[in-house]
This record gives sequence, structure tokens and C-alpha cells, in this order.
Amino acid sequence: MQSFYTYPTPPDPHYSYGTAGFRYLGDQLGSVAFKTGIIAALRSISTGGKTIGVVITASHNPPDHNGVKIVDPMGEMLPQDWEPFANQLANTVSFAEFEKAVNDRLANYKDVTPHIVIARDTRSSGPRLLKAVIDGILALKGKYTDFGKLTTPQLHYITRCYNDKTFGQPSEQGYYDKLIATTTKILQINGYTKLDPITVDTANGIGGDQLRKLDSITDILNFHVINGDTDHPDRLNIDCGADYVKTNQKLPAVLQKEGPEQGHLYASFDGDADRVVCYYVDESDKFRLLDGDRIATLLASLIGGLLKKVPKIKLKVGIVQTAYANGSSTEFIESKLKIPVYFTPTGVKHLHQKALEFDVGIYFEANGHGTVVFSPNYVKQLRDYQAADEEEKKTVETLLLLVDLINQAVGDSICDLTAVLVALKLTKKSVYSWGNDYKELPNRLYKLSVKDRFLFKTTDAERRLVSPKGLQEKIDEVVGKYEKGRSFVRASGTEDAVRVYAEASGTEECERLGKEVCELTSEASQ
Ligand SMILES: CC(=O)N[C@H]1[C@@H](OP(=O)(O)O)O[C@H](CO)[C@@H](O)[C@@H]1O
Ligand SMILES: [Mg+2]
Repeated sequence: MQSFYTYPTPPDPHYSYGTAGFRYLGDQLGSVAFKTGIIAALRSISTGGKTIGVVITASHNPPDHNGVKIVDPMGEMLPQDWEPFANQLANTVSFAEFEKAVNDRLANYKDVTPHIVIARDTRSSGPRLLKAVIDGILALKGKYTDFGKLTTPQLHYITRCYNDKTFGQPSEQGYYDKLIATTTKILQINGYTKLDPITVDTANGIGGDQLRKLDSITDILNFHVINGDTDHPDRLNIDCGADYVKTNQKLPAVLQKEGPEQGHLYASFDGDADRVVCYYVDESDKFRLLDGDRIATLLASLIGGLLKKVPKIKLKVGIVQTAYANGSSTEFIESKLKIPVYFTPTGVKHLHQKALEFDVGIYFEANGHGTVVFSPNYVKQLRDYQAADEEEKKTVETLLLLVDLINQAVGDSICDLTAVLVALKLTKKSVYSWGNDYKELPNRLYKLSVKDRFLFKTTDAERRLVSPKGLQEKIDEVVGKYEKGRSFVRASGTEDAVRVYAEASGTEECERLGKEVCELTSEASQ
């Protein structure tokens, strides 16, 4: 563990393992990356030598940021009860304390060789941090396999394949093979040969390289990449990508300049390709965003529609949203799709957990991060089903193939987008009709700097404040003045800020409501 000295921990560190792992400026992450190698190795040892993943990425954050995140054996996030230990290690400055913490932990487990799979995004700090992660793994005499540059979900897939041989081949090629084979089969049994073309803004990140590879090995997917410059890592997420499009509610800069094609479907990925939003420009040149809420409703329409065709199969379907979901989407799901909606706090780990309670659990954050999970009961009922005719057989096969198409471990831009295109094809829906399923309520999201964001404590899936005292009552009073008004305030879990969300029936009303709630929030935080 002498390489501890190669990666000195800065004095008075405050590193914290959040939903997205450790995330800071790339040049401040050396010691954290080294220690993440150690934590991943310990996690592997604690599971009796199962393969663990490490992804080096800062997703949609600026190019000079970076991050390290650990992936558990079945492709899930590191369990929350490991986070305090990860934080303790990351913030330990002295070698003696560090060595003791590691050895104490090691003493709990059997002596096995850990194995770690690693991948990184396109950032220039990636290779340096990779070296640090590897040195951490080697310090515990671990083995590693470096998969080079991959999307975050690809590394989740590979990690799972190592531990679950039925899942697929543990390689990048294995990922493409599975996606192509599944998509081809779904199309074939439903009488189609290829998916419709789509233009994809890949945020100048790793998603671009991977879509180009896919495009070169198959004719059924028709992805046209824009913002796909991975030779210049400093362009990552700049004026493009899912976060830019969703936050600004406008086209990526290059499309604003060149002019988009009316009615054509576009999509944007984030920097590590685990989020996707779609959009188009309508007959009156208006930008129409098809965000995570819309993706959830589209996939729910597909799955719900297919299940209706086999009424003897009884499965529990649920949709999980956060308070950031547009009110119209919730209303559409409940009143038109007749599927129950559940709310959890922000962060995919909360949504994922809730979704697991259903046979089909569909969850998406409005920003485009999400997936669908299917229960063992779903697979069993469909596998055991005796189809009465060809139509039923086709339906059941399609429902089973969806399990392989959608990356259940984690939100995956490439799989989610393919599922969107499959859904449009199978439901015979045009881009316009998707966009007209419901009319979004105008909404605004604000970020406020406050003295102490931890003062803001919430309840009811973050929709109501319990602290600061009295603020919620004031918000209620303001909200009551606006038709279809809704507003809530919560501390960000990833930034030192408080977020204020507002929606109302009209744009002006929504902005006024947002402004009023921002003012109340600032006053209360003095
Ligand atoms: C409003 C919003 O988009 N919040 C994001 C953001 O969380 P905050 O806790 O709001 O900072 O980052 C999370 C991690 O990427 C993501 O899951 C979440 O949706
Ligand atoms: Mg991401």
C-alpha cells in the first residue's frame, strides 16, 4: 500500500460519495481514484471475489471535472451502507490511519483475489485517474481488466456479465451483439426490417463513438451522430447534450445554427450516455421536448398495449416519478393509461428501488435518466403462457424480448433510445402524435445559492418542506393563487444549492410563481 504516497490526500479533505460516486475537478481526484481502487477491491473481496466495476466519468459536468463510481456485481450501484466507509477512506490523510481502516475491513473477509473491470469516458484526465485506480487495486493484490473508453451503462453490463453468465458476453462486442440480436428479432416477428432514422447529439462524448461502431456493424439501427467530436475532450457537453437541451429547453447550438428539419426525431445523450431526451420541431417551428416523462409514457403505452392483448396474464405495472415530473404527464398516466404513479425522492437509486416492487416497473427522471425493470414473475408468466394463436404468440415473444432489449441495471441512452424507436414503430405512432399525447404545463427550475442548504429538510417525496419553519405555509399560500400551480423547494444532493421548481397553467404565471417562491426561499435562508 506504499503507493498511498504517490497520491497524497490534500489537507482537510471533504470528499463525499454521492449518488454519482465521487465527483470533483479532475486534478483533485488522484487520491480519491487510488482509494476507489482499494474500495472496489475490498468490495470484491467482501462478495467472495465477485467482479466489481469502476467507471471514471463526470457525466454531464464540464470537461475539466471527473468522477469515480463503483458498480456492484449485478450492475447496480454500490450499496448505500458502503458509502460511509468510502467517505472515511477518501478523507483519511495519514497513512497509519488509512492502513488500519483497510486492514480492519479486510479482517472481516475470506482471503480471495479481487477482480475489477474498469472503463472511462473521453475526458483528458481519464488516463491519469485510471492509473490511480489500478494502483489502488494492485495495492490489494487484485486483478483488473481495463475496457478502455465505454459508456457508463456498457460497463454496468460487462460487470453483470462477469457475475451472471446468462446475461451476455462480458465484452463491448457482447453488448452490441445482444442489442442487435434482440432488436432484429423484435422487428422481424412484428414484420419490420429496420428502425427509422434518428439524429443523435452525443454531447461530444463517448456515446458518439459507440453509436458509430453500432452503425458500422448493423443496418437495422439508423443513428446519425452530431456533436460526436471525441478528439477534442474540451468540447464535451459544451452547448450540447441532454442536460443542455433539458435545462435550457432548446436545441443544441449546432442545430439552432443549421436549422432543424421539421418533424424529424432528434435525441441528445449526456457525456457518459446514461441519459437521453428526444425532441423535434413542429409545423410552426416550435421546439418540442420529449423528456424522461414522455419516454416513460411511451414505453408504458407500448407495454400496457401489448399486455392488453393477452388479458389472461395478470401483472402489476407501476410508473415511478419524482416531483420534477410534469403534472400533465402524471395526469396522462393515471387518467389515460390507467397505470398507478408513485413518487420517490430525487436520484435513480430511490426510483429503481420502488420500481422493483412491480412486475413491470417503469421509472424515468424528467431529465432522461431511467429504465424499465421486469420481475421474475413477469418472465415466468410469459414463458409459461400457452398462446392461443399466432397473434398472441407474437405478443408474448415481443414482451419477453423487451427484457433483453432494455438495460435493467441502469438507465442506458443507447438501449432506451432503441426501445423508444421500437415503441414508435410497434405502436405506429408518429413523432407528432407522441408529442401530442398530452400538453406539458409550463415549468421552470431555478438554482439558488444559500448560506446553508442543509437547513432545507423535506417530506412527502421531497414535495413539502418541514424546515425552515413556516416556509412551506408561505409557499402554499402563493401556489394557491395560480391555476394548476405547483411549486416545491429542496436542497440539491449533488451541488451546493437549493432547487426551486414551479409549474402553472401559463408561462407567465409559472414564471411569476417561480419568482415569488425564489424570493420566499431566499428570505427564509438568511
Ligand atoms: C433536478 C435534477 O435534474 N436533479 C438531478 C441531480 O440531482 P440533485 O439532487 O437535484 O442535484 O443530479 C442527480 C444525479 O445525476 C439526478 O439523479 C437528478 O435528477
Ligand atoms: Mg450521466
